[in-house]
Amino acid sequence: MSSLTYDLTLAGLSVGSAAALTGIGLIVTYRSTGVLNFAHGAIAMVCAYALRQCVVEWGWPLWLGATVTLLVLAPGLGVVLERFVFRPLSVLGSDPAQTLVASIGVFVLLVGGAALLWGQGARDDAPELVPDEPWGQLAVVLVLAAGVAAVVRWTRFGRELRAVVDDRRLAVLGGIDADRVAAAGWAFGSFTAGLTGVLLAPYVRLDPYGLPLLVMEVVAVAVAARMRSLPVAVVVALGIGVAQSQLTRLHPSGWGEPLLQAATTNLFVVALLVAALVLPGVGARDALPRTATARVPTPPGVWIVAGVLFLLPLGLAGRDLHTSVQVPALAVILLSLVVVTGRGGQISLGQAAYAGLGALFMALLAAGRFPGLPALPELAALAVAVVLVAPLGLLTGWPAIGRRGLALALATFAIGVGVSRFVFAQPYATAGLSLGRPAGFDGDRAYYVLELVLLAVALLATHALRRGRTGRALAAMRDHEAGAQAAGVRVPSLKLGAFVAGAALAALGGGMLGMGLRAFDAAAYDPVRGLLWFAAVVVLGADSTLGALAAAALLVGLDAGTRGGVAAALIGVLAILVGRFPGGPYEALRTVADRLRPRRTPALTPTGVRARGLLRPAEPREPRRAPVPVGATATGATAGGAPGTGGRPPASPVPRTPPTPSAPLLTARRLHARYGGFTALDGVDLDLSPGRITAVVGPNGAGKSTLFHCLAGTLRPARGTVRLGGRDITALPAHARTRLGIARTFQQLAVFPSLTVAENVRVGAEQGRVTDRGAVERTLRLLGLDGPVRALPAAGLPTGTLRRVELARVLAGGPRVLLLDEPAAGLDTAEVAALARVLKALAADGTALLVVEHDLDLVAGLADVVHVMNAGRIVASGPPGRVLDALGTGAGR
Ligand SMILES: Nc1ncnc2c1ncn2[C@@H]1O[C@H](COP(=O)(O)OP(=O)(O)OP(=O)(O)O)[C@@H](O)[C@H]1O
Repeated sequence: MSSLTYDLTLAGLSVGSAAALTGIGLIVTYRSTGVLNFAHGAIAMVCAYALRQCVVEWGWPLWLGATVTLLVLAPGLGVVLERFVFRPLSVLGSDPAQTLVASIGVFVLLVGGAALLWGQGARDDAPELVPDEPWGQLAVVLVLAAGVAAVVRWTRFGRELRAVVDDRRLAVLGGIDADRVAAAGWAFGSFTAGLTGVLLAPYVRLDPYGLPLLVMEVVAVAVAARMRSLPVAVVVALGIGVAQSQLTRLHPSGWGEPLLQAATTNLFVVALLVAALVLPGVGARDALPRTATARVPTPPGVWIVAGVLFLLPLGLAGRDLHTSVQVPALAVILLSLVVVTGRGGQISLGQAAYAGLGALFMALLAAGRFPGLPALPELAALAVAVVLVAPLGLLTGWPAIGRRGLALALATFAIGVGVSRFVFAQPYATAGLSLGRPAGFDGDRAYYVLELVLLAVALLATHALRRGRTGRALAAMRDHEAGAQAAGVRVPSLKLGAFVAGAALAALGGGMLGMGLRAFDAAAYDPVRGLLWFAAVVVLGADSTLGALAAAALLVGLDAGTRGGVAAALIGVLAILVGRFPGGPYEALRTVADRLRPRRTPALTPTGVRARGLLRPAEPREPRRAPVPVGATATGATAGGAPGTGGRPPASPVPRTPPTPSAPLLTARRLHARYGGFTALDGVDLDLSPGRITAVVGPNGAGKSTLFHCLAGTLRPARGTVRLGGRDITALPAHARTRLGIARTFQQLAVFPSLTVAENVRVGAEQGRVTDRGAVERTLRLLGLDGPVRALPAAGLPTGTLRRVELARVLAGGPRVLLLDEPAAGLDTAEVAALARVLKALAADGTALLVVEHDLDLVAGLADVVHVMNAGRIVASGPPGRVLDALGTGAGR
């Protein structure tokens, strides 16, 4: 082996060991607590600073500083985080994504705290703990990995850890102290973070922003190991480390040279992109915490105050005015997060990349350096930059189609880091770039006025996206993605649209920020800022435009008026607390204010209901009546009146002539479905005819839900066909089937909690085939939802009411086929009887109904034909009396 190869291998092993340490720490924390610790790099940075403080500033011996840092501070930090941040969240049973926001909050807090304590400048005098050769580090990594593996495999603690990882609740019921397991996981994870920090600090820039990011870039190692296998993490880390080191020998030439060089020196970032975008996502089922996105109506007076506050800087001068110029620009960037995250419910940690690309493209366009375009005046350059960056929103929009929660967070973070490393940090893209302001707006005051105009445009655009049909569809997607799809919302295109609009807004804000600074400054669009901006918007009310304006003013104002880092620290604390206050900061304030006030009966307004956190007063205040007035108001078949006459609402919002009952409308032939190697459906045939109610019954695990999913389009059968009126729809996704007239309800209620009852129903009407404006009103009347309850947010309404809301939403789309998955679940006897009346009336009106139901009495009284399923097959069919009697249930009689 040549000595160069050997030396490079050693250097690579050194880097790889540090990456392996990070991987081990991330995996252990994730396995023991279910949290992907975004703060891992920040803990590493704090420990590196702490060791430097002990040894360099206070003159302690290295061994003492290292002992205190690694054996006291680092694990202590982990235990404190577990006890005071993550344990309360798990006790509250919060959404896993809430822990993601909290861990980003810890990241931001530690970065801000470090900037406050030690300043923002880089240090190059971090003490060296192990000599600059890899063997020591490698030995540490291998011993740690082997030790962890041995503990997990052979000790009682290891067994407990595995039990907690498999099923925390079951483990607790079995007498395992899950908190102790989690605390140990956090302590060990933080120890490895600290070790990584002190090992890396002497060889890289030690600063509050750089080191945490560097450590988090290697998260790919843990993802590649599926957050599970320590040996895989170690091998991948060492492999990438050595490969990156060896690649430095390459000296490519030609046009691709700078990019290739960037790739070879940033192989961990390349791995991060591959791991986050190509490998199957980790934690892909988590969604954004809904509590953080609840909508709170803004009193108009608040907008006037905000307007006045935004005009105030016009009275400032000098440095203060110059600083204020950043506020409207940042506000526009944060508005992009309101659209993507607040309204659309999509986590985006990469908005800083779009903001930076906006500024960069604008600078290139204005300088005439953009390929194929002449030099443009600044405002035109800004407009073109926005248009060019908007489609790049697909970079994060595309992964969002198949990813949620943690997986989406990682994908968008990876793209933010990738753009930062491969574009912003590369001299070929940014060298010698300056940014001017438009003619006539050179002075800070004039420029601020221009920014206010652009901010107003951005606010109008955001407002338009959050209102009306698009806004309702976005909120529906955020609240319940499967429900939105079932209501006919084109979820994939809506996600792409949200990310494209978000990228355009971020680019506009980024360009404004660049003009304000009169330069393209890559540090202003650092991925760490992306995390800070995300946390700021989430804690100040993700779905609130006013929250975005406040966040921008807070971030700029605090950093300008105090030592850098205060704003980040404050946002970090708020992000950590956000999960404890369901409903967000305004709810928290209202709750506190409410506790201080003497108790009174709340007014029946959405605000009153929400302010008290009492989301159940609707039921007593609704007039006591049969929930569904359908028995008296159905179609001619049940009530003798023609639809829509005599003041009686029609049973279905779309009047139509019932087709011949005999011709099946929806047919399934030889359906086979598998989960892995398990056959859940084994050649099922089914016909649903107009005007008939078909029921499917059977024991648990018989395959009823699987059949239902194949018909609704949420599961693609392995074999067989589904046809609607002769058209093969087997390959059509759920929303497309809805638009053809197949509607479904869910076993677990699918309503959109942040929308009002009427808005829920409107979503169903406007996404489907129906354009009939009266459909919403008729359906609300039909299901007894046209009283005061129509204006209440769905969140917290009683189950019986919500079942009616869901059914109303489905009916408002005018379905021809209605698939109901356990529609009686959670209803009392009176509500079940009322539901039966509605369903019979719908059938009488010509709808084809399928009911999957455990309540055999309901089936007996409702169905025209019953199919019994067992082990993936239909084993008996016929009229309910005969089939249910044959089953010996007695329900048929
Ligand atoms: N996502 C999945 N992955 C693996 N197996 C699954 C999955 N979903 C269902 N199964 C299995 O397929 C079989 C059929 O399940 P299915 O939910 O369709 O039954 P079911 O009749 O609806 O039962 P239940 O009445 O309990 O809902 C069961 O053995 C179930 O364990």
